[in-house]
Order: sequence, then structure tokens, then C-alpha cells
Amino acid sequence: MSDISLEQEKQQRHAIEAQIAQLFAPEDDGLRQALESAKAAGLPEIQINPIQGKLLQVFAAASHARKILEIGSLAGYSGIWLARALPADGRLITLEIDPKHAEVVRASFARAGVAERAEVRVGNALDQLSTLQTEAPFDLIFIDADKVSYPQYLEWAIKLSRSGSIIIADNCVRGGNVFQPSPEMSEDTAGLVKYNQLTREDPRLTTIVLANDNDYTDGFNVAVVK
Ligand SMILES: C[S@@+](CC[C@H](N)C(=O)[O-])C[C@H]1O[C@@H](n2cnc3c(N)ncnc32)[C@H](O)[C@@H]1O
Repeated sequence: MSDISLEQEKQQRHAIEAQIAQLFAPEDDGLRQALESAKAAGLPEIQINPIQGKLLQVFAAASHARKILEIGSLAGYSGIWLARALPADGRLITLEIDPKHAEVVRASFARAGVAERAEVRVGNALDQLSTLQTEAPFDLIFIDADKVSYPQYLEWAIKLSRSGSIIIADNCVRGGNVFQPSPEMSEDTAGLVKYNQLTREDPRLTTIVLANDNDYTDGFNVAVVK
């Protein structure tokens, strides 16, 4: 295929995606301001996209979510989508290692009107997860932090779940690299390869990977706890 038709195909994909986002996942001021304050604070622009945000809400509805756990908050963008999927007495706990990020999250949650049901806890997620057992089970768990730790996050996520809980992990496609493991792959890629393998083989889970980001070159691993 010529470069021109590849470019046309890409533009067509983007146009379709923009239409879906506009019709099914429009951003409001709360979400837009979370992105703006992240930018102003110099945070990286590595949050999920609006269609993925809406997809998280769809999964939250499917699992009748009242309690949601997120690992990796950044500026609170995905947290706002998640918190808005909860009933008024629901609870989102989001774990973030960087206190500067957490500060932006708190302000973003307040502006988006979800501060009463959404809380950011600061520290290494691996240290915090063991303290969450009294607050479990969580109906939906969204994993989106350091990729090296994904296999450990999965084990904790299963421990903190119930039958029917949904465990979603971002960045599980990575341009297809995760499906062609090599001895030279980075530690991050190795973590994701292991995560996909564990979710595929674990008899406690039913799992699929969705290429739903970055021109369909990255996306979610979605696992339902049986
Ligand atoms: C990809 S960003 C999260 C994006 C966010 N979920 C969104 O879509 O809006 C990853 C976040 O995980 C945090 N993080 C990295 N390692 C962590 C760890 N060990 N424990 C907790 N948070 C961590 C980073 O500081 C960063 O803010």
C-alpha cells in the first residue's frame, strides 16, 4: 500500500474515533481541567483517552461497581471517569507514588465534583495493596502504574476481588511487542508479557486484550474473575 493510502486510512480511523468520542464519550470541564492542570504542572501526557474512559465506565456498570481501586493516578483523569461511574455512596481509592501527582489529583477531583467519593493515597502501590484487605472486595480494579510490577499487581488484584470483579490493565499491547517476546526486551515489556501470560493461563480468570489506544497499537487487558 502506498504512503498516501496509508495516511488516508489513518485519517479515516482518527475521524471515526473522533466521532465515537464526541457521541459516546464527550469530555466536560472537569475532565478538560484535569488535563490542563496536568500540563501546567509538567506531568507527562500519558493518560487514557476518552473512549477508554467511557469503556471503564461500561465495565464499572457491568460489575455493579460500588468500590473501585486504581493503581497509578497521574493527574486523576481516569480517576474522574471511574469515580463518575460510582453511585453517590460508592468509593474510588487510587494509589499514586508521586506526591506532586497526588496534589494535582486532589485538585482535579474537587473541580470535577467527585472528591467525596474519590481518594488518592500516596506511596508505592506494592506497599499499599496489603493494607487494603479490610476494604476489599473491589468490584473493578484498574492497573496503570509501573509495568515491571504488573504481575504482582495482578496477584493482589485477584486477592482483593470477588467473583465477577473486573481487572483492567492498560498498555498491554505496546505496538505488538508484547506478543513477540525477545531476550533483549525491556523490563517494562517483560512485565507486560508476563501479565498477559498470567491472565491468559490463570483458571480463575476469563481474559481478552483490546487494542483500543494509540492508533490501535496499545490497549487494555480485561480480565473477569470467575
Ligand atoms: C500512566 S500514569 C497513570 C495514568 C492515569 N491512570 C490516567 O489514565 O489518567 C502512571 C502513574 O503511576 C504512577 N506510579 C508509577 N509507579 C508507581 C508505583 N510503584 N506505585 C504507585 N504509583 C506508581 C506514576 O507516578 C504515574 O502517575
